[in-house]
Amino acid sequence: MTHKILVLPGDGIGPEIVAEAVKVLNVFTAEGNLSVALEYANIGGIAYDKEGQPYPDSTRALAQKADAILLGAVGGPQYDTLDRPLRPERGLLAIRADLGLFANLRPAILYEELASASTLKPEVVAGLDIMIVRELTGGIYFGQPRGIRVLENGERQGFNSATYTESEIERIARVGFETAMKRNKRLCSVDKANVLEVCELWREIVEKVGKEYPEVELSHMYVDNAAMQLVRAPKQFDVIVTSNLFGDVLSDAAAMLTGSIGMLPSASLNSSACGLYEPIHGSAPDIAGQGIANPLATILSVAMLLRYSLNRPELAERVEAAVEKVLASGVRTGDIYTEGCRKIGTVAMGDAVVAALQG
Ligand SMILES: NC(=O)C1=CN([C@@H]2O[C@H](COP(=O)(O)OP(=O)(O)OC[C@H]3O[C@@H](n4cnc5c(N)ncnc54)[C@H](O)[C@@H]3O)[C@@H](O)[C@H]2O)C=CC1
Ligand SMILES: CC(C)CC(=O)C(=O)O
Ligand SMILES: [Mg+2]
Repeated sequence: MTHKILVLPGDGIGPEIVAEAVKVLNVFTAEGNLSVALEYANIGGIAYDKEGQPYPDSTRALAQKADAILLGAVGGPQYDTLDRPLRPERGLLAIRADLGLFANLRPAILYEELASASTLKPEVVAGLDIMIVRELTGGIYFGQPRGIRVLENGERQGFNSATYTESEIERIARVGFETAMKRNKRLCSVDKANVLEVCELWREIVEKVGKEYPEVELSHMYVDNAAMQLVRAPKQFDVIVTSNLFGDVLSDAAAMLTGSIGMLPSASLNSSACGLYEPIHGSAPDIAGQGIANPLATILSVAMLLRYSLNRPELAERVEAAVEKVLASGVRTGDIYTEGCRKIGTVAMGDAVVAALQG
């Protein structure tokens, strides 16, 4: 069976890191182990430049037919002055909403070889393996009304709405509990229920769903404390389930526990097999075009694609083992570099993973 994979390189370092991730898929097809048809399309700023929209109809048509989507990143300072609906980030929100990708899995796993690159002491992060389950199509990123309005006194006011319906909370809570069931049966729901009504409802519904999973030890934590606990004693967490905004912020923080934001992959899923796979980081305009971005988060996103959309866990494990082998060999991109290692660029890192897969 040939799988249709839509590749959306996007902006900034997006094309550089996606090119390395595609090499990994090419290894499996060359071996005769996988049959994929890759199609390329635009999203984000490049899509605005070429087609006038950050999520053009042409991309949408391909996305709706794809078996899986591999995305780089979107955005860049040159687009910050565009009308809001035309901004690259809106293209990313649009494809997530369009495909109903409400469940975003963000694993924060420390590769042993990177213990000294973590912001925490090696003994505090040894064996770190957290799964952040982030709600992706609701909350304050999507709530209406939103905008900037002029008040009676002439002052402008920015406003957004943090909204979740019971069913939106219920379905992401279920993903959280199901994920916990497959792991260590511990789920921490992160909210701000001491202040926000939307979180009060969140907590109530998570509790209700929890009754169906008596084996899972459920805890609740306010997001400010969760941020502190993550950088104090991260191994207390197994699975975290949280809202769109809180998950976005906490996962960037968790990334640094593993050495770099350039290490964290993600899978955005709905209830069908088609998912979207992307690194958790952005388009990194500060290093774009220099050939120094870390492609490992995107390569590890390919592993998630193989596992969740193509149902090829054995190939996913090979990718993860290849990354481990490359790190054990001592090569590093700049973001994960520590003394005694050899610094290499984006392409060399991709080539090293390919060589490890073939070796
Ligand atoms: N999923 C996406 O497409 C996302 C897009 N963005 C957009 O990206 C643009 C830049 O946003 P920032 O806040 O600067 O976040 P960012 O994640 O792009 O960069 C933050 C810092 O991490 C570094 N970094 C990120 N990825 C790296 C990698 N693979 N290797 C080495 N270093 C890496 C960057 O150089 C920068 O110093 C903005 O336009 C933003 O809206 C931001 C986050 C997610
Ligand atoms: C740019 C945002 C739309 C997304 C983001 O920061 C993320 O999903 O991590
Ligand atoms: Mg983010």
